[in-house]
Amino acid sequence: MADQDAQTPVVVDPPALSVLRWDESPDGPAVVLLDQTRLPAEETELVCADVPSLVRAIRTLAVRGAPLLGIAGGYGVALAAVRGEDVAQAADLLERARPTAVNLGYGARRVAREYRAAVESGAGQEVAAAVALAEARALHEEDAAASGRMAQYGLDLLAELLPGGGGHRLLTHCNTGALVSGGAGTAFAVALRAHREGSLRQLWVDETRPLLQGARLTAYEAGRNGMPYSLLTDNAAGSLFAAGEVDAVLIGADRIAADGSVANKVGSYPLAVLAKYHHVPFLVVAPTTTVDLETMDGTSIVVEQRSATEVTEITPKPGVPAGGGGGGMAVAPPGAKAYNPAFDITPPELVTAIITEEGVISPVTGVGLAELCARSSQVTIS
Ligand SMILES: CSC[C@H]1O[C@H](OP(=O)(O)O)[C@H](O)[C@@H]1O
Repeated sequence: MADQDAQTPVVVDPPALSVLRWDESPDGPAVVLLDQTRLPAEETELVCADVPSLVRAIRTLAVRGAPLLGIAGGYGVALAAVRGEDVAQAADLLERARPTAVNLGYGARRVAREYRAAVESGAGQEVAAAVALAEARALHEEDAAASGRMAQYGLDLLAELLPGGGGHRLLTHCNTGALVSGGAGTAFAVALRAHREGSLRQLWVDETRPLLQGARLTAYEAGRNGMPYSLLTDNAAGSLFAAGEVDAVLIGADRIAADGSVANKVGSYPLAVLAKYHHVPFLVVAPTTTVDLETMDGTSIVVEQRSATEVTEITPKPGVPAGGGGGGMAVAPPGAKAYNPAFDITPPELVTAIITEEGVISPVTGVGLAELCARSSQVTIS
């Protein structure tokens, strides 16, 4: 039942996306973002010249995705430092903007720590601010390198798990490409590497209700890269497994607890159950900055609850997010209540392997995670 309309896999090299950059304009420093709420219809930039505007961009998912949130958190603290503002307060505001992705707090706290160390060592404000900015850039570059290493580890694991020829049929959920990363992404980067190496037969893209990161963003990235993809409603995934059309599931993560529990976009847990039932590998791809060894298990992970209007409305046009500041188009009766967790938790026993930039662990055990993180060059922040 492979998609009859599957695009012929043609490897292209699209222009790199400028997802997030530091900008020093005559008007002053700013974090400049590709506004993801307007994709795929419009590629527009959002200039965040202060921390409150960056916090709003994070809350509205103009910038999103765990690794990129970490990078944004780091640059946000550097922005406060360069503006001579309270760096500790900026780190706290940024970390609290979205609670589940551990990377956001990690990036903010890491840059704040370097700034504080510089001040405590006697550096003046300007030098300390430069140190903060340098640390934010280092975090950005480390994430780009991590993305490339995860892609290769993932490609090698797919070859091991799926030895037959003919290419892999991979299912992804949400968006885990360049739009969440300093590089090509996490789970999507594995699928993209497979495509470039000629081993991607089909990419199944879950639309990912309610904010449609799959339909709007992953389809956009897959199309840009000439990948053979088909979009599906989240509800259709089960029938794909039943038809034997899925060789492996590739997802990202927002927080991985010490026991290997994985917080990821809502809808990940049902895919893990389907994968288990149909004996399909369920692979999590995430940098070690997403592993939180201080959170013991999935029950301790805070799952972000978002507004009901994201479920009861749909966005009528780019830039008017469903559930945003009004303007969405109602699909439910006025006043309808809605359950809208942004993430769910997959227990370790449903995870085939976790692929990080430091290697792969399977079966997923706390010891394996701690060992991987010990190898990581990522500094740990208490
Ligand atoms: C690999 S990080 C991408 C991760 O972030 C997404 O969440 P959101 O779009 O709400 O930031 C989703 O959980 C993805 O797996």
